[in-house]
Amino acid sequence: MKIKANIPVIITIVGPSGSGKTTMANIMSENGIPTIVSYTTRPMREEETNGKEHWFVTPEDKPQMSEMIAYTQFGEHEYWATLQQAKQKICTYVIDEKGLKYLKEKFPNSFIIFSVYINRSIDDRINCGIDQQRCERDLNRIEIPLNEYDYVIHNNYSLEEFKQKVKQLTLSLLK
Ligand SMILES: Nc1ncnc2c1ncn2[C@@H]1O[C@H](COP(=O)(O)OP(=O)(O)OP(=O)(O)O)[C@@H](O)[C@H]1O
Repeated sequence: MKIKANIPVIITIVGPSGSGKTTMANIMSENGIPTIVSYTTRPMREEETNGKEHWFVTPEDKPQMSEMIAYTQFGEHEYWATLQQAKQKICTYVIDEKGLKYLKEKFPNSFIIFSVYINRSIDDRINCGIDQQRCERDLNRIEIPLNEYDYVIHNNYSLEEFKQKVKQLTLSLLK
């Protein structure tokens, strides 16, 4: 599988809580595909770093809707990413199903969207410590049939194996 294009490619990473989305984005980033870091009005937590988990900003920093590729409200806080951030040659973006649908509908010609779904069993996810709040968030997700994704990656074995699979996918996308 090869991606050759003059228009920017966004690799969207979708999956339930604890499936390995952040892990996947980090491995791809280490191997040459940067990730879009979204903006949020949520206060930064002690263990977080500005620009790593999110860019922490104020509501006044919010751009016009037309400059955003994704926008969501979670609790009383807002999250978004901008068109400008997606204009790199190729990047990843961790997103939910609703965001993916929006992106595809709103920008059918501006980007090539390569959608990835991470499949990981609920038992494995619970064993890795996903909490109640993250499980409840999953109940609000809409489902997209697996055959509508460009690529489904299974994360049911060791972390090492998952990392290897992601690395291989990254290299094949960059070829
Ligand atoms: N195959 C695996 N074996 C063991 N641990 C794993 C495996 N895959 C991921 N993990 C671990 O599971 C945890 C959750 O992974 P990660 O944060 O990447 O999930 P996520 O999909 O981004 O979750 P969320 O949507 O809730 O932020 C992390 O601690 C990660 O190291």
